Amino acid sequence: MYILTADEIRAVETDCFKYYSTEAELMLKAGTACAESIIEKYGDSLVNSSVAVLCGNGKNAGDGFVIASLLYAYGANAKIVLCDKEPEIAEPLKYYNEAVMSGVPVEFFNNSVLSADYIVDCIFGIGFHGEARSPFDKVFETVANSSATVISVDTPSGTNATDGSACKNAVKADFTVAISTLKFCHVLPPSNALCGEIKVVNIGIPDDCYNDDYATAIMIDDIKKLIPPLEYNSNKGSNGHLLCLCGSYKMPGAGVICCESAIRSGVGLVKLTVPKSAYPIVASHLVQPIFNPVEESNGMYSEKAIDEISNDMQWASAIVLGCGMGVSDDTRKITEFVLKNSKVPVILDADGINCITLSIDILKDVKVPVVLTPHPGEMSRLVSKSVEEVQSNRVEVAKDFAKKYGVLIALKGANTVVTDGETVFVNMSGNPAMAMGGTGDMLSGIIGSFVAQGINPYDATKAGVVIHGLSGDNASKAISQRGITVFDMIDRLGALMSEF
Ligand SMILES: NC(=O)C1=CN([C@@H]2O[C@H](COP(=O)(O)OP(=O)(O)OC[C@H]3O[C@@H](n4cnc5c(N)ncnc54)[C@H](O)[C@@H]3O)[C@@H](O)[C@H]2O)[C@@H](O)CC1
Ligand SMILES: [K+]
Repeated sequence: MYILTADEIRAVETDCFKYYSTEAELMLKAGTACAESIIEKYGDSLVNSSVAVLCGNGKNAGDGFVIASLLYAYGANAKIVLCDKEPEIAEPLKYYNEAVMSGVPVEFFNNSVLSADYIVDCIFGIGFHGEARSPFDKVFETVANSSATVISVDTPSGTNATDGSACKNAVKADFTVAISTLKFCHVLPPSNALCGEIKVVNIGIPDDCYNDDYATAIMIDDIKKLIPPLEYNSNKGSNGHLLCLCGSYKMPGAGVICCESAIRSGVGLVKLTVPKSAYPIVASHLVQPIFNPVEESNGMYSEKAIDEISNDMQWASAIVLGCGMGVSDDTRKITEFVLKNSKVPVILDADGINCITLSIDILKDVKVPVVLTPHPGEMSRLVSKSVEEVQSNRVEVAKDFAKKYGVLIALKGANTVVTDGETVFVNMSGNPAMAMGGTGDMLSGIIGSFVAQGINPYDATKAGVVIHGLSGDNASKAISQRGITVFDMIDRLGALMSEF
């Protein structure tokens, strides 16, 4: 599924109008597809309920007039609420007139929308930018105070389809019906939090109106083809050797979580090379990996462990470095040693990332694929920008960094962005329950496991983020969003792998 900017979807529609369809035909299809989705979701509860279809001055309102007619015909007490004025553009005007002719009531915006059961938000679509000008500021404030179920058509009004920004009191939807494709407001903060459940409806724009260089949303079906079935004659050697350089005296759990996630996602053998004082703790929680307790300093890897680590590196088919490792002069030296000397792909997470923020150019000399999995705070340190700047430019920041340093990036957070600097993928699984300590260690373990099994690092990263999010979704459904632990997610991970 593509993710487009406002200009990109406009170019697609322009091509469609040139060769295949009139604007009025496409608007009718869009409005009809949205009405059908609303009826499919809310069904009989719409009948005799009050539905206020709020319409602005653009073409999003055109969809709204079609929707109002269809919901009215379905038996809802649907009315058109004009937020500013009667339509002036030809296509919306056509469907407005048709709605009026079929008896759909029309009123100008007033506080009666506060008592509506449903608000259908056709105030703005992809044409919105900046802060809401009068009278729309007042409209947004009123919608924000209503207790109606809010359905946004194409985009939640007040969000910017291209950069995901949102104006004051932008509409917060329960359900968003996106027309033709996703737009960036559906996947970038803060507007992604305003969409509620998202459904994309196909309105029949032919494939040849699209290019193939758009950002792409990744879901379970997209990654099924990336994970090959196990070989009938496989053995523990042929399913990969993952070396985890994770954990410390103060953060032993990171090693436990990373290794267990790797095992649950299919790797043949895991070795956890860990500072000595963390060994009793990790070994009491994990029995399946091989352990190598090594020299430490202040509970973290000591520089003296480099020879042992070097030996372990010869054994590995992939390395995860950094979860719960701690930052010290010694762990910095170890991180640089691993990056410079590894002959297999390295997944660099957490303190592994923090260890290179002062010597970041080292990435340019690394000969093997490197996957960095920063959260926005780690990314902000890597690029010397504030977290806010990172979050308001997630795609560009991740893409530019990946391109500059020749690495793969999974920029975590809701809708994790995965990029190699050329192409961009955005994850659609996961939920806010996953915003807790330990989930990052789990992600690194899954990606490391897939890479060790021979999946190319880019595909392994895409598959890892999707499956990680699904583990969070399944655990939250079974328990609760607030109540899950990362081990509830790991428990579901094993079962989830039956999908592949
Ligand atoms: N091109 C087409 O024929 C189709 C368009 N479709 C719909 O049309 C939408 C896009 O239509 P438009 O391009 O007309 O855009 P919008 O319907 O989003 O609205 C554009 C209007 O909003 C005003 N506006 C923008 N920012 C504002 C602000 N901050 N304060 C106050 N007013 C502001 C503009 O001046 C303009 O009048 C899509 O999202 C989709 O819903 C669909 O019906 C499919 C077909
Ligand atoms: K809208």
